[in-house]
Amino acid sequence: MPELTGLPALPNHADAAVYRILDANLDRAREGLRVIEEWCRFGLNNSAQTEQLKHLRQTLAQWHAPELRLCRDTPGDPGTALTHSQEAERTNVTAVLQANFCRVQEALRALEEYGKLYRDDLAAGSKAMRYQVYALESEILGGHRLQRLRQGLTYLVTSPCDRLLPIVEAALQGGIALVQYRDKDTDDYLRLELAQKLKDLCHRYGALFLINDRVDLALAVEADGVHLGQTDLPVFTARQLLGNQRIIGRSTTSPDEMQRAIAEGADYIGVGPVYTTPTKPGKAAAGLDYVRYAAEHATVPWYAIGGINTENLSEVLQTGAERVAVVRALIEAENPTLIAQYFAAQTNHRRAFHTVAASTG
Ligand SMILES: Cc1ncc(COP(=O)(O)OP(=O)(O)O)c(N)n1
Ligand SMILES: Cc1nc(C(=O)O)sc1CCOP(=O)(O)O
Ligand SMILES: [Mg+2]
Repeated sequence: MPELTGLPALPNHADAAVYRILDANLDRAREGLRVIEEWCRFGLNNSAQTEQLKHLRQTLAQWHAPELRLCRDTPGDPGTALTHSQEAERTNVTAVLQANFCRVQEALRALEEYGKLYRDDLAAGSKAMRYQVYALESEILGGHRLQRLRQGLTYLVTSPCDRLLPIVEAALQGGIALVQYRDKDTDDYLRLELAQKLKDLCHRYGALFLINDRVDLALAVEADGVHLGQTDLPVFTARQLLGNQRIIGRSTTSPDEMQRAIAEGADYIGVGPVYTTPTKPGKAAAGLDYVRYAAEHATVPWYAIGGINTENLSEVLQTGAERVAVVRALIEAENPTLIAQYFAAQTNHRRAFHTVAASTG
């Protein structure tokens, strides 16, 4: 590589390729940062994050030396014609943010590796910046996760079936806000593969993705959180492993369990079984009385679960539930999109009713 003092001599072919890589990735990283910055500024009104992102962009601009721009050959770059089908599929802010964090991190990694052939400070700086971007990602999307949990009213818990991915996608198209991957019997390598696919699918639709029982699997696929029952890991242990940015849900069947789960720091609770259900054989129903208790006492988001379907939904909502979780009602539905739309419409309607009731005292 030429000495970078004053105007450089024209680089040879290999060096020119490295310059082009650096030029393209400096642009890519800055563009991605700008997209995220706009959300911090106008969406979150967060001046500290906005400033931090602006500073990162300005640092990248300082590294973007004229000799790198001089090597640019946009018409001769075969990459400019390629677009990924998922680029056209962003359906909400979370998907936009996720895609742009990913883009910035990839660009910084390329700058770090190819920067070693150019300037040590660019390589080391890109590495340090990548870690800052990871931290920002979990701050912004982590906070965002809890916000989305508060907004989410409908929850699909999966059970093993042949067409799981298309069924989940159909439910997501109908507006399901959270999906939990629950499979007690499959081998771990298959679980891992399916969990990864389900996570990608959920994130394409802006839905939260959680894993039943397994903190290790949740970490492995970078799920949004985990759901733990009374005999699974304690919330405290899961929190140590998952940190504050991921969601931890806890099943509860009685007021005592509810109060303990809240005290332990669960982000949401399952309230059930409302009705006996073949999905959880042998577990006695906690009934509508417990739903009523939750409506009066729960201080975290809570999902009524167990035997809920389109026929008894209104009874559950009238008893005070705003959020519901179901397995069979969606997994076994002839048309999961229609059923999901029905659940979404009814729960939204109920929330609007509660909001008006609260504001009029
Ligand atoms: C939303 C939600 N609520 C309750 C449960 C049940 O969890 P658990 O008691 O651990 O039983 P299993 O699902 O592990 O059989 C849940 N999964 N999701
Ligand atoms: C997984 C699960 N947990 C429950 C609890 O009350 O803790 S009830 C349940 C199964 C819910 O399935 P379906 O919607 O098919 O009745
Ligand atoms: Mg469990």
